[in-house]
Amino acid sequence: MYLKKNLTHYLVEQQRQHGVVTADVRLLLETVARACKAISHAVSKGALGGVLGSLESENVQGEVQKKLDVISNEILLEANEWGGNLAAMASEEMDTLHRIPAHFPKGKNLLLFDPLDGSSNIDVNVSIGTIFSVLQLPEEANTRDVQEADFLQPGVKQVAAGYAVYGPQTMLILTVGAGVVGFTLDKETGSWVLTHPAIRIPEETAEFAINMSNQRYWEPAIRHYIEDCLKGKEGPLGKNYNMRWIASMVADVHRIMCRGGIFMYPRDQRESVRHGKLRLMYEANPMSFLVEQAGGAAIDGEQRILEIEPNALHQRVGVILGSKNEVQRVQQYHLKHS
Ligand SMILES: O=P(O)(O)OC[C@H]1O[C@](O)(COP(=O)(O)O)[C@@H](O)[C@@H]1O
Ligand SMILES: [Mg+2]
Ligand SMILES: [Mg+2]
Repeated sequence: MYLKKNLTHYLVEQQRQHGVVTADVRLLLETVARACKAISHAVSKGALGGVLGSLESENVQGEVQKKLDVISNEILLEANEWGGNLAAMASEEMDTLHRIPAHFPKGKNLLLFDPLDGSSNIDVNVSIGTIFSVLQLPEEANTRDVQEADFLQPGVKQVAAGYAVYGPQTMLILTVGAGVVGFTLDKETGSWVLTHPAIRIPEETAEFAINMSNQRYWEPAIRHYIEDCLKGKEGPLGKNYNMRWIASMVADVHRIMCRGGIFMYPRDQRESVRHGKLRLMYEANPMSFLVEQAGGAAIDGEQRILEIEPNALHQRVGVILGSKNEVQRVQQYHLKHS
């Protein structure tokens, strides 16, 4: 075989042989992947391309926008506007939904994204990424303008989700509800080559990821769990834990996809993090779909994230995800403390 199996082969196979992807979702995912390629290119230019640093502006959540947050958002909008497979888009970087302009054909899908995840790592050349989620437009919205409420569907309704990680290699990790696969960008040919045909997260782990500097704000369950982890082999959990915190969710989750682990950004006592820091629609739902499809688990503390009924586009949520048995263990700590 002269041509390596790539994203197009994989998606066509999923459409024709397994019937899990519709033609329009297939084309949409190809377009998102093309946009991620352009973002990867911009990211890799760094200071040479003048893309580092912050802007004067703030996003809807009051966070200062980095140049690359805005560039990535614009690349995704531009790539997806004219494809004909979308009714509207929503992004962490935009106040409200972005309808497909009237002069472009309108499709039946909704695309949500965190265009650039790990913004604090952009200027220090540490891995960052793009996270995306695909939903279907509810039937009743076919005859009227798309509204924000059309996006407010629980994560179980996602038809596809994925992320691109811009690290030592650029990779695209994808689920269409039939397991998780990974592609590596071959920068010479521009092809997303299928390099990880069946990603599985080990059920057991002894590696946790949490921002320890927030310890004093945590809820008792998380405090208690981490205390027990730190007691090591002699403690109640009977093993020595390792810790990692990259501060790019994409990179932390990618490590878990590769070798297992547990990632936590719990709700805490700070006013801004009372309901969690990460965003349900752009971060938690797509990552939870991927993690579950790879055999892991994802909860907000007590509840499965994918079953949360959203009430706002920019809603935040506590996130605990990764190796199944460890996530269940943390859930037990929550139940004990509730
Ligand atoms: O700086 P903190 O509080 O540790 O937060 C890190 C977390 O915030 C995020 O950077 C939020 O994402 P954005 O960069 O898209 O806002 C996550 O990727 C990461 O897990
Ligand atoms: Mg993010
Ligand atoms: Mg972001």
